[in-house]
Amino acid sequence: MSHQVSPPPTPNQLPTLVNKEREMSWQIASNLFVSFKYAWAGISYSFQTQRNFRIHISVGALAIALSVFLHLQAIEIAIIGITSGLVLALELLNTAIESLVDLTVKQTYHDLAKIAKDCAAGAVLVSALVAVLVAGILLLPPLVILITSNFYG
Ligand SMILES: Nc1ncnc2c1ncn2[C@@H]1O[C@H](COP(=O)(O)OP(=O)(O)OP(=O)(O)O)[C@@H](O)[C@H]1O
Repeated sequence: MSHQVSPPPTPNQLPTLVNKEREMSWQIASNLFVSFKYAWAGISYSFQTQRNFRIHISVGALAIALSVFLHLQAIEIAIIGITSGLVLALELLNTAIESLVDLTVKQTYHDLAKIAKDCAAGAVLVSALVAVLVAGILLLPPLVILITSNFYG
């Protein structure tokens, strides 16, 4: 998804903008609650704009719910939680990289922009495949036992 970007500041505006942002970043850093608020804004932005992020949240929640339902060991539930969380964290980084690339090259094609976006998307894909593999290894055996025991009485 391409992101809307505001026009770049002119050279005359730059010193004012930099000073203003430094001032703001100082205020932000002084308050932990405000930091959380901005982190939440990033998560909320990804949730609203990235379909894959919403899919990963749903699949991750389903996997954790299933692992609790199937009475997996705490360590197994933790492993599923870690792999699912990693996918979400990488999806957030993917969104950040996409935004930075769009900010840098605007609407123009660039080979390096393509590499950056493709690699970021690749990182998400690798983590998602690992998460599915791990969930499959941990969830399938008890799920098969539950289904067959119900089927054969
Ligand atoms: N400025 C650009 N220059 C070159 N290739 C680009 C550029 N912008 C996007 N692409 C190519 O188009 C693909 C999709 O880019 P886009 O910004 O639409 O990501 P996306 O489809 O939203 O990704 P995701 O599904 O992970 O959110 C990139 O992976 C890249 O190959």
